[in-house]
Amino acid sequence: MANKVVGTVPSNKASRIALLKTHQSHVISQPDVQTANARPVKQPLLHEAYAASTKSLRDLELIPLSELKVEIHHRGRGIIVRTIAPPYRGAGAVTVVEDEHGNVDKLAIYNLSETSLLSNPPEGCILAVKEPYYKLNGENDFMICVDHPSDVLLLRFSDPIIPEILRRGVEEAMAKPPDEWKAAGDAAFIQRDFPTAVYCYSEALEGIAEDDSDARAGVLAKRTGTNLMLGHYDAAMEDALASRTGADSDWKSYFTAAKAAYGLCEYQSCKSFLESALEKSPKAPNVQKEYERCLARLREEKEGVYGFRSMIAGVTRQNVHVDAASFLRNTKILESPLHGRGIFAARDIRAGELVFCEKAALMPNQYEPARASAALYAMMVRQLYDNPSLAKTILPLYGGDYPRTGLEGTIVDGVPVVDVFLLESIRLRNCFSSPLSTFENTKPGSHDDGKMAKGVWVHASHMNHNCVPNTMRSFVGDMFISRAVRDISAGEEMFQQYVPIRSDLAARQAQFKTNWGFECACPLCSGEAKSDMAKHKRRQQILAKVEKLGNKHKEPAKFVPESAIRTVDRLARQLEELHEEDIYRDLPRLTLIYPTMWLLEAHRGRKNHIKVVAYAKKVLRNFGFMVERVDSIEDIFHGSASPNSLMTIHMVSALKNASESYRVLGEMELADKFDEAAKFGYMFVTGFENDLSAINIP
Ligand SMILES: C[S@@+](CC[C@H](N)C(=O)[O-])C[C@H]1O[C@@H](n2cnc3c(N)ncnc32)[C@H](O)[C@@H]1O
Repeated sequence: MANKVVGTVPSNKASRIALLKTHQSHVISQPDVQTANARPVKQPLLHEAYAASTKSLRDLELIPLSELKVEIHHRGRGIIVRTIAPPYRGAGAVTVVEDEHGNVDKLAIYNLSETSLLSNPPEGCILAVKEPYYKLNGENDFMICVDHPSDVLLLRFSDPIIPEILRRGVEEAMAKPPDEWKAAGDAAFIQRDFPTAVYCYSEALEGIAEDDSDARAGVLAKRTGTNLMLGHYDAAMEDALASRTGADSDWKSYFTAAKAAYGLCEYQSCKSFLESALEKSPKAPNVQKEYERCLARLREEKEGVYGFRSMIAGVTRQNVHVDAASFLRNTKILESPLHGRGIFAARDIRAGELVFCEKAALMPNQYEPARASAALYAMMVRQLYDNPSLAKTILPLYGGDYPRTGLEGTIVDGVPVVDVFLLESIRLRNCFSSPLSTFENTKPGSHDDGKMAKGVWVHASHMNHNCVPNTMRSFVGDMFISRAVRDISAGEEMFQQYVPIRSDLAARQAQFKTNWGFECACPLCSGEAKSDMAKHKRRQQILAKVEKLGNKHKEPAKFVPESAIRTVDRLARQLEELHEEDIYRDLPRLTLIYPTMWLLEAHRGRKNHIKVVAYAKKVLRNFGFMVERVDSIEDIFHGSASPNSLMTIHMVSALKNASESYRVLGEMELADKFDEAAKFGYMFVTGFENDLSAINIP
């Protein structure tokens, strides 16, 4: 059945009465209150991708609903319809529409921002759908499906493109004088229906003469304030500046423009707006305070000095957003020999130094694993629709091979072209998962539930992957902290690990290929590629044996039979022999990390401190830190002692174990050195200096 109707005009569409009846039953049964956070999101499936319309409605051929063909994207065509029912809302807003010929159909609008009237289109409004997609929804069930928010337009009733017959009846009702529209806007504002308030103020402005600047300024001031509430910062800034009259009262316009600039993280503009506000009214309430707040952001941008500890105290899963600016000056984005663009050091950076610290461009407060991706996608779509200026930051991000028209983000028919499939492609390749605080997350026992949110950090997204990277990331709320784990010279490309790497080379490469479409040729991957295939296989088999035993004795520091220790020790030695010296001399030996960590713990449980030190050094070596080759322990982080090392919390723990055992053995100097190295490493992991009490070893 389904295939038969594809490409045809269906002959068995539901009648107007049947369509309205079914629709009404959905309207009645929908839950009363739906918050933006709880609403389901229709996340796009990339294999169903189609491009957003980039044409103006005026350039499309208008067709009646009766010409819509099933599963066809009607390129070059458009429809103009009136909603004849209130919507019901799930992942989108579904309504019933009629055209000028009396044809009726179901219309589903997805991905519209909650702050737009179109996310909840009232009965009686007139909409245009550009290049509509007519979807087969089930047997004899069809609907016009709008995935790209810019494909649907809310038309002003006075728009001459609207067919006379659709306008009839509503036009008179809408023909209100500006004062009435303004009053209607105020009423909607009081009811916190901000999208309707903006609509009403816009209608009022349409009716006020261009030269009546005072009246215009009054309505613009109201609309700018409302747009600010909605997070429509671009529109708020434009209105605020347009509402200036030259009088001292302009301080308010400048103040609003400054708040909008702050919302967009444009702190230089914010500063100059606040200075203009202060010039007009030096004692204006709150302006000085905001000015100081803005100066603090500019200092962060310049100096990169942050109070990470107080940031942690201020973030919660309900509000991850830190009031801080990004520090990016140590880095440059340049062409990378590996792929596209990469991040390069703008100056010499010592191990441990802040490479950059970036505030998320987009990050919802959503730590539920099942919802985190969808929430980020929805936020990307909403923000790009609400604040078109974001397009210049987000859209240049790498989006894989998703075909672009080049017109995404441009303004057509008054709204930015938002292609949801492109945004999903960008999200997939650029988003990071982040705990609320990496520091809190490294504390044993406080791994809470390990839930991660997802966000987009534009600068960080330019960094390419390396399995043995020279930087490490950590998070506090929506702040991304990148630290150098080795000394980096000016001009050097910087890398991060996209995901914690797998010990199995083939599985690791498959993951990069599937998720990011590249083959990793880092020193570890290209080195390991030279190792015998049979040895790779054998190493994985032995590791599996150790893991099986380890699973039986999950806490080796507690009692473990001597026989288990002997078995793991024997298997670890076999593993060592399976690493070719010429290949692995300067490389981590990933399959040996778990066995040596397990043995370290087992000997710690037995208070065998000599063995603890020996295994701690083996753990370090297996992470790629060649401690035996350096005079001082700090040297493992500086110079070129360990160019292919991996820093992790387990490394920190091994260093700390070594320190404590050296102390028991009376080797105080070594104990202090290892302790210092552990603290230093802990800073890379958590993002800022912390004492080691948080990872206290019992
Ligand atoms: C988040 S982007 C990184 C920045 C990207 N190079 C750009 O031009 O925007 C991720 C993409 O970069 C590429 N990439 C990252 N690391 C790479 C590597 N080590 N080798 C080759 N390509 C890499 C992959 O195509 C991946 O999907």
